[in-house]
Amino acid sequence: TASAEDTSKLCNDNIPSAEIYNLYSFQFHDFDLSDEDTCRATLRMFLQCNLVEKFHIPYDVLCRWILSVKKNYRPVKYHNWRHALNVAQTMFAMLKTGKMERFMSDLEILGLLVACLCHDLDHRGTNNAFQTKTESPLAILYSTSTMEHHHFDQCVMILNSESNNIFQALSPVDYKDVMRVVETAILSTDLAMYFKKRAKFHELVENGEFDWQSQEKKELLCGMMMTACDVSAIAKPWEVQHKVAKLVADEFFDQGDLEKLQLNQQPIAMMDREKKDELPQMQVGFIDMICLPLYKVLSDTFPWIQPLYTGTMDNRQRWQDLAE
Ligand SMILES: C=CCCOc1ncc(C(=C)O)cc1-c1nc2c(CC)[n+](C3CN(CC)C3)[nH]c2c(=O)[nH]1
Ligand SMILES: [Zn+2]
Repeated sequence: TASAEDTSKLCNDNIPSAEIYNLYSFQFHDFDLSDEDTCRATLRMFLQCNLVEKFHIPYDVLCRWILSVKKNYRPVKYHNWRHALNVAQTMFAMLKTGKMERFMSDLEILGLLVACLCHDLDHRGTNNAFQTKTESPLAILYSTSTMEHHHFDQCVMILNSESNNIFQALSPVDYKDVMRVVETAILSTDLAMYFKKRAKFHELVENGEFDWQSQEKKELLCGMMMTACDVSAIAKPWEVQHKVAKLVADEFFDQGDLEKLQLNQQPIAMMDREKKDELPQMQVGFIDMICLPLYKVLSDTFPWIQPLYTGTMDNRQRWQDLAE
């Protein structure tokens, strides 16, 4: 976990405002943030939601926990700490600027932020299919949603580490509830889960669901929000999206190389660097199959998150132009 030196340094830092870090914006990016800034920006999000007061989180424990989470991300090209920060910031913007916090309890807000920051912990830059194909220890441990179970496992491990338990002051009931929010949210970032659940979500929206307060409906909504945050780089201004897409592609291509060398298998097109000129068309497919339907149905019910829909539409046009 985090060193005492790093923890005390972050603990004594003054934390710039949310506006300075542009945390309320759906156009946020981390490109010009130092590593220390990413930790301060994370602290700022907790402070803006009053989570330290509401859940009596000792400030030094929160600092140590943030640094421990950051330390447990690997330096892979895309699924690293910066991706986790970006996902958490989109959740923050959806709750605040997108006005979705009014449907959430304080405990759910705490759980969702923690889930976003932890949702890809210890990612190796390879997907579930790769774990299964290589019969990795993780695939033997968890046969479905392999990586997502591992990410949650890592989240629990950090919380159970000395002086890292940001939930230490919660009552046993609240502790159980927040861990359930975190587990469900992290497991819902498996796109296979998104495909399984989105029909039910569309049905609720079509039937004019508005209170979202039953356990089942709330878990469904939180799951959709997690996917919306996880792919939110697709909605960023073109320069940001284009740079991120390169990071994603590079990580995919590294897996493709492993599949060729280690498994002597032909990777899927998305992971085959010999087919990189098909990338724009694949992006249009990804946008049409996953991103637009999700941002459309979410902004139908929560109109203030529409920038995610319009940003994705703008990028679709850019990818389409590159595809021709
Ligand atoms: C096209 C490949 C390289 C760039 O790709 C990207 N760049 C950026 C983002 C983003 C969220 O900004 C997202 C992508 C991106 N992500 C994709 C994912 C989720 C990991 N899938 C799954 C696997 N497929 C079924 C086989 C559905 N296809 C994707 C795709 O085509 N592009
Ligand atoms: Zn992710």
